[in-house]
Amino acid sequence: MQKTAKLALADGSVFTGTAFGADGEVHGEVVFNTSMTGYQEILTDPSYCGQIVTMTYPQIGNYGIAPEDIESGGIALQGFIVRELCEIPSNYRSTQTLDEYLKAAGVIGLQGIDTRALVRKIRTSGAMTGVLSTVDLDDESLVKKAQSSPQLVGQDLVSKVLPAEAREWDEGLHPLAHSSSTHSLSGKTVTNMAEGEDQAESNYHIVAIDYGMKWNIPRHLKQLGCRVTILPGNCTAEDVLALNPDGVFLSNGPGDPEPLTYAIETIRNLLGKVPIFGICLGHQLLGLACGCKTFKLKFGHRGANQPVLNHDTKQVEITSQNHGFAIDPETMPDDVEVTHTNMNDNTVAGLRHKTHAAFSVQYHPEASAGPHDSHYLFKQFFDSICQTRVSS
Ligand SMILES: NC(=O)CC[C@H](N)C(=O)O
Repeated sequence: MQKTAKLALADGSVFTGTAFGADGEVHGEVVFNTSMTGYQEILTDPSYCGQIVTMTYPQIGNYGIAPEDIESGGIALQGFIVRELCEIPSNYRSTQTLDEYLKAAGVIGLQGIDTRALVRKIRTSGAMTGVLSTVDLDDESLVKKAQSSPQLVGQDLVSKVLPAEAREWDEGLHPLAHSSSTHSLSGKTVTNMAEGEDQAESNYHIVAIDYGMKWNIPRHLKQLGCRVTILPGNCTAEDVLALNPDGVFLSNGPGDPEPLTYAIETIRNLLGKVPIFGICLGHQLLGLACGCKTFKLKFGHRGANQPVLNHDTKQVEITSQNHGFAIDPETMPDDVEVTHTNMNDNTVAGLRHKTHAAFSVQYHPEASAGPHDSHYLFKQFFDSICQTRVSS
């Protein structure tokens, strides 16, 4: 039997649809993702902690759930909204349906609402808090709860998703990621060097600081032929330097970067001592450690086709993104420069320190899911590690 679920927003609107996944009630910031595929990677990306995610693509669940496609140990997002849930997936790799997956994970799903109307609301008014419920179906009560639920700004959400302890990472890219590295363009075979070729085993050691890291990132780092050690996001610079790393990676992660003073302090104490590469939250934290400020975007960038201009090559990369905050270019000190710009709204999409080996991007070069245009950034990090070793 079909069960009703409701989403209420802080602006007073209520969307009524059908429940799937688990029963219950959650609150969070309501955001949307425009990717046509990759719902499993989105569900397991810890950066969505504290958020209720709506997919704009109208049918979700059509290729089921494949265990190899998870990006972390579980689902950190609060709730999941789709226009139409596909109940009969077609995929030889699938082991269960999206509905079964969310039920087992205790995550509430809502389907059958006008997701276009919801997205237009968020685009017009900005991201807002909401309540998703299968247990309280009283509109007035739900709206009150949505209005009194906490804002994302100012919260430390990293502490909810960071790993409990350090560990070594040994897994490289999945064979399917390799097979897509060579493709035919107008009859001509094109190979993305950064993903098509494995580096030979090196004796370089990368420490990846995990603020809620997607697993395709350490897979890429491992593919460079490096030893990869993961440290929890609350580690100190002393913890990192005690491992004598050749490079430090700063991961993605959820929420507002500014309250994460412990992480900013660690990065500040590493700058200039070891090459640094940051992605998404890692980019924002590197910017903050260099003296920049961040601000909250109106509704964020979440999707797999965000165009980014690379200032060095003058080429546009199509990128995968998931962020609600950005670096304020007005606050950028003289020793930091912008390397990439988001072409949709001209926000900062990449930065580099002018004197220290440290750079970062606001988007996701590891893709998963998304285009592979930016894989070269892992190679760029590897090159900066090699150069630093040679010159020291
Ligand atoms: N994917 C991420 O690392 C997200 C970064 C940050 N939490 C933001 O929303 O801007």
